[in-house]
Amino acid sequence: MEFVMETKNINKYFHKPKEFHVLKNISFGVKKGEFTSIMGKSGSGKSTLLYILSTMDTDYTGQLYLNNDLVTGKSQRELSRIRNKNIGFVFQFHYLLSEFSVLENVMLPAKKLGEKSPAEIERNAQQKLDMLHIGHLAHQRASRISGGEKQRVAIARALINDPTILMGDEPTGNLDSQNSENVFNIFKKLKEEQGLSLLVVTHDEDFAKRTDRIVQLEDGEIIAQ
Ligand SMILES: Nc1ncnc2c1ncn2[C@@H]1O[C@H](COP(=O)(O)OP(=O)(O)OP(=O)(O)O)[C@@H](O)[C@H]1O
Repeated sequence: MEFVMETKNINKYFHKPKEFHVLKNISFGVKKGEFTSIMGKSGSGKSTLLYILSTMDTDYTGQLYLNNDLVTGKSQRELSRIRNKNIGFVFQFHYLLSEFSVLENVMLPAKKLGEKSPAEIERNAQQKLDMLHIGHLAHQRASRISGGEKQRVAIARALINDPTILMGDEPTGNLDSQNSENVFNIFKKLKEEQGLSLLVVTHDEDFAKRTDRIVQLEDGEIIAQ
């Protein structure tokens, strides 16, 4: 089976304030074009897991594969490149640079990757914004747009390098129900029309129920998927 992301027996411990086994034998995969949600009570290990899956945290045992490539053990420099190229990330908070324009914010990860010309990056960024129906905001300062619009800009930014997987940590956590619905519909459309794989940590049961699959975490263990 083709997995865009797969883990084998991931275990993680925190050593302070005391020894704590936070993730226990986590093995699962996300297939191409699959929309998966991760649910679990506060403290069950969701953010810790997502941090590992997004290659930011390397302090664990077990294996992480992205596009069938073993990622575990690679250098920080390699990881930074793999992350930038393959993973789009949407957080609860948008983390836009408020003094920059919407378009500049979206362009940033592509500039960092440095594979395309500035003109091409700008075209792609405008296209992502158009796709999310916020193309008219391209030259607005990021501080001047609404919360729902900011989250859509953050999604455009996450998509700029055409990642194989989009990961979200409570991407609708700060939004009202209408904007949450918009974000869900955007994710669904990306899956259906572009075959994008999505992995989203959420507390929102209505959101999770409408995804393809729910991975349930309890005390650092997958109890159902
Ligand atoms: N840096 C750390 N050092 C020690 N313990 C930690 C650290 N980070 C998290 N923990 C503990 O690990 C457990 C899992 O935390 P994590 O943030 O992954 O949970 P979560 O499921 O994402 O919770 P929430 O839904 O509240 O965000 C919690 O008991 C937390 O207190």
